[in-house]
Amino acid sequence: MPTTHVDLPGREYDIVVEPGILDAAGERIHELGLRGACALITDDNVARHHADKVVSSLEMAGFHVSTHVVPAGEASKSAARFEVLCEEMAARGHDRSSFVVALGGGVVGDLAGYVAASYYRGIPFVQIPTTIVAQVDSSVGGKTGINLKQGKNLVGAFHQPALVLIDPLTLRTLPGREFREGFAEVIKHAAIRDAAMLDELAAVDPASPDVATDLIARNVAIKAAIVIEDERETSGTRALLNFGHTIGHGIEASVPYGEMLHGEAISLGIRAALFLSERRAGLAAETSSRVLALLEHFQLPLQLPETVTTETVMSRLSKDKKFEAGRIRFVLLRAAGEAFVSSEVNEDDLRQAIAHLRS
Ligand SMILES: NC(=O)c1ccc[n+]([C@@H]2O[C@H](COP(=O)([O-])OP(=O)(O)OC[C@H]3O[C@@H](n4cnc5c(N)ncnc54)[C@H](O)[C@@H]3O)[C@@H](O)[C@H]2O)c1
Ligand SMILES: O=C(O)C(=O)C[C@@H](O)[C@H](O)[C@H](O)COP(=O)(O)O
Ligand SMILES: [Zn+2]
Repeated sequence: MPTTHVDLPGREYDIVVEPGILDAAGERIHELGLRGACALITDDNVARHHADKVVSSLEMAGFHVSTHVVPAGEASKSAARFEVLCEEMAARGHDRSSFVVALGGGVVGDLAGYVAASYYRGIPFVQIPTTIVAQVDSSVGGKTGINLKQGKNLVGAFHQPALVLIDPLTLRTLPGREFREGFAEVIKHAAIRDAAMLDELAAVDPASPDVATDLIARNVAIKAAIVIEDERETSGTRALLNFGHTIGHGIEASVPYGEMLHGEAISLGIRAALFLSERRAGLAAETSSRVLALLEHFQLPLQLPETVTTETVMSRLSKDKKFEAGRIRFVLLRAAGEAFVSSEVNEDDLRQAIAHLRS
């Protein structure tokens, strides 16, 4: 079964994609050499479906496990929830020999990863992602963090996992809306790095949770290659993974957290980025139409809700980490599979792109 190795000096790890691997989680983690106690962090939906299996597997491998369940949804990616988790772990006696297991979607992964990055100034963590977003994207690469009311992911740390275990069978319990939103990140990967995948995605059934292991592994490989090249988003390569995210994050943070799912906001952000790519990078209208048709295929939103004002989105996106000295580094496409970072996008362009989402 496909394993991708993330070869970062001193922080290398494997990403294993294998149906049924949940049952072997304890054994795989034991093989890493971890011997301390485990803090399993999950949310209440995922706990219901998958926590027992993971806890049994960890205990069978000899680990002492404390389980920490947060409310499902984006609102849990908060400083308040971070504090509760750290205090629970301290109360359960976890120390620097302990490790964290993040079992859940991107919310649990980002939050638990940030706890692991911070607790006792950093302990190891293992990602066991259970949504499409988390399996193809958030579990890989070590971006961890929480939101502020001013914007998404504004507090966080780079902290690479020690191992990522992806069990595609966990997707069978994911509700339809949460399943489909994940394809925004898959379409993003195809748009920036894999033009052939754009054609193949039209054949994926948005109603079937049985996603091909190879499709997940291919997305993991795209993300891992970019992370290996530019772990901390300094050279610009990793910024390409932010295609659709500048305006997308602005929109996601313009409504109460959780009202719009991450992938839904990114769908809108991709539409806005395609609009700007046609105007600023000569992207063929036919390529834009192909990407938009795919977003529609997965029933992702393409229209901004009427209640969201351009000014609120502009205010939220002004906190984007790609703003430097008042200039935004904006990811554009020049062709399918070919993305680049532009410094030519100005405030007026951003307003026009947001307005376009009302058309
Ligand atoms: N760190 C990164 O590189 C990165 C990349 C992409 C997204 N993200 C972050 O990820 C978050 C979005 O992640 P998400 O879309 O996975 O949302 P999520 O974690 O909120 O999961 C979506 C919903 O599905 C439920 N769920 C998860 N797995 C399930 C399963 N197998 N069965 C039943 N229910 C299940 C959850 O309880 C939740 O209600 C955002 O905060 C986004 O910013 C981070
Ligand atoms: O891993 C990355 O790098 C990404 O940009 C992946 C994105 O899908 C993800 O949403 C990420 O959390 C956004 O990062 P941010 O630095 O813009 O907060
Ligand atoms: Zn994303």
